Amino acid sequence: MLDADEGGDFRYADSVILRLTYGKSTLTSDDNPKVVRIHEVVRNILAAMRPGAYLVDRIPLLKHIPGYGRVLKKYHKFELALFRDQLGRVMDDMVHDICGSRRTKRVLRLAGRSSKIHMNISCPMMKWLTLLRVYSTASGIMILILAAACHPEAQARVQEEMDTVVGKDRGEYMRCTVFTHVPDHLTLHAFISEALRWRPIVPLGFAHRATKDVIWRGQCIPAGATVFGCHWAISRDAIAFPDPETFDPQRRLDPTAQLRTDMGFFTYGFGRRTCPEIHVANRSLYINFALLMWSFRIMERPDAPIDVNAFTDAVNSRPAPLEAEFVPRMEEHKLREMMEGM
Ligand code: HEM
Repeated sequence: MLDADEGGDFRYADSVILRLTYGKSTLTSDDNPKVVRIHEVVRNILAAMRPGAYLVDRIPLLKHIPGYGRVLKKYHKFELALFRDQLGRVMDDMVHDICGSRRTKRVLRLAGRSSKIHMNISCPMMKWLTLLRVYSTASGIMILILAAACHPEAQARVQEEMDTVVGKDRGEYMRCTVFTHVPDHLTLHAFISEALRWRPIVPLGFAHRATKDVIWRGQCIPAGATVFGCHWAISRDAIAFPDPETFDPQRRLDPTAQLRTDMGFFTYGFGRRTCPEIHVANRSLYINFALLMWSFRIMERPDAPIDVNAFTDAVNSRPAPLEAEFVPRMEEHKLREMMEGM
């Protein structure tokens, strides 16, 4: 059973992002109080960010009514406490000269006044610490598993390529190949790009605000208006992606089997506010899926059909819990040995 709320894919994403952001990660179990707090923060943010979740989204005047938004303020207080804890830890590491997250230390040093940042978490430089992003990566991994289970022919093509490029007995080779041999894994890339188009991780996109009046095709978008670049609508553009409901990784390849460069990739947004961690996130998805494809055949279970339309209703959407069979592609003991050596 794969359930992003309960399962290890979140633990993996937690661990990668928190290590990058705060240095060491103590997150090993769902019983860990910190994990529970993080999951609660993410649940709150996801609920609050859903467009139209609060009447104030439509009637901004409401924000001036005393007491309105009490729940949101409670959420915010809770998340600030968590961020402060984590940043405090990085600062302690800095004081004691312990190796930790170089990025967070750099941000704190650049700011040159750590204690103020500590108090002023809304500082734009700290935005990238947001934990919601942990879950984008976990959602991406779930979408790739769903796509593989429901499209066995496409999965078989990826594995055929894996076997040609990597071979089944070369676990140690996998570690370096996934990052360095991109041109050799075109089918894999095509699969990932198509899966993220077919089921976008952030279907509505994130909210932007017009800073001045913008005239767009004769329409005025007034200053202050909230604008969404809807990823779902883009993904269903039949001119850019003919027969858009069909999952077809081959559309990503040109007649010479090279990756097409003329196809939009909108998963990480666009323009000035495009995801600053696109490289981390993309590599995370890529290395995870490559290892999964190399190790297992992922199969839909006949007694547990997967509903490809069952997704959570959140700004950052992910498949509903699903059951799939992970059949090792080599003898299990050999697979374990190779994985342990990685
Ligand atoms: C598969 C994983 C991810 C996806 C699909 C994703 C997607 C996005 C999207 C769609 C945006 C909004 C772009 C726009 O407004 O047009 C965004 C912004 C952002 N992302 Fe990611 N992201 C992912 C992973 C991450 C990770 C791992 C981090 C941090 C460690 C991160 C940090 C951020 C930040 C800080 C912004 C805000 C940028 C700004 O407003 O200037 N993202 N991301």
